[in-house]
Amino acid sequence: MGRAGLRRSFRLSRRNRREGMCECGRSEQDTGADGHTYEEVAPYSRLPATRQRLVLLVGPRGVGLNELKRRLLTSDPEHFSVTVPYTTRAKRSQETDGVEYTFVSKLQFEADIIIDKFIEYGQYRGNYYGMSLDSVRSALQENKVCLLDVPAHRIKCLRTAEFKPYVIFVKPPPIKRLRQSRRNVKVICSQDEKGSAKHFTEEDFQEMIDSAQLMENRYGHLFEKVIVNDDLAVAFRELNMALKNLETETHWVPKNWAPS
Ligand SMILES: Nc1ncnc2c1ncn2[C@@H]1O[C@H](COP(=O)(O)OP(=O)(O)OP(=O)(O)O)[C@@H](O)[C@H]1O
Repeated sequence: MGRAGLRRSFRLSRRNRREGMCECGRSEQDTGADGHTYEEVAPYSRLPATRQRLVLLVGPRGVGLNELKRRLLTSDPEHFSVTVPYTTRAKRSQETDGVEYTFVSKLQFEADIIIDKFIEYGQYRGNYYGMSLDSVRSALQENKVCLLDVPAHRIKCLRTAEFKPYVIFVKPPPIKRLRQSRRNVKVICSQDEKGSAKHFTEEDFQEMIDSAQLMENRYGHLFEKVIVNDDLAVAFRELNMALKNLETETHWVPKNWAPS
């Protein structure tokens, strides 16, 4: 890899613009004669003294993002880190402020929403939960590899020279394999007030597959690695390998991310 190049990007750029989906950041692309949009790229190898790239994990609900993140953290807690989310729910006695969550008041959280502090936020059982850009910065300052799962539409907000995100899409296998691999799995039912566990249903599997397809159609041009989470051990090995390569090999990144 020795020269700058153009990577085809924004396959759906015209549609994206029509739908007003490019919410943040400066557009770095040029439209080519074929109507596709191209992005100028350059080779990038991280120097030992510089920060790790942010690792974004993207995928449909229930595909296994948290499970893979948890396995990475357990396998090497000195090397990987996760961001600390904010919440307005009351702190439990065994929790420490700034460790599991940063606890803030509802008033503070709502003020922070107004100043656009959160990459994403939502409400659950009357409490707010959200992830801030500052939490990502703090995690990266530890000089660990920060693992963050975000909704696909938020990738663009984080595609900056500061974070240099490496985007991994975790995809479900075909439905036949989902039925087999998840047959003994129970998940917490978010609609259930008691938070009871239930098995995946056929609808859950279909929704996972449809949602993955939509994500690929819309944001596939931003994914640098796709991992099919069929056999968990295999998916984990593949993820680990991709992250090792990320640190040792040269990768193409948007030209303005690479030092000239
Ligand atoms: N390849 C796999 N084989 C079997 N079970 C799996 C596999 N991947 C994940 N699981 C299990 O599926 C369940 C859902 O996984 P997980 O909670 O990681 O999903 P998620 O993508 O983080 O979705 P959500 O945000 O809804 O929690 C967990 O019980 C997890 O252990």
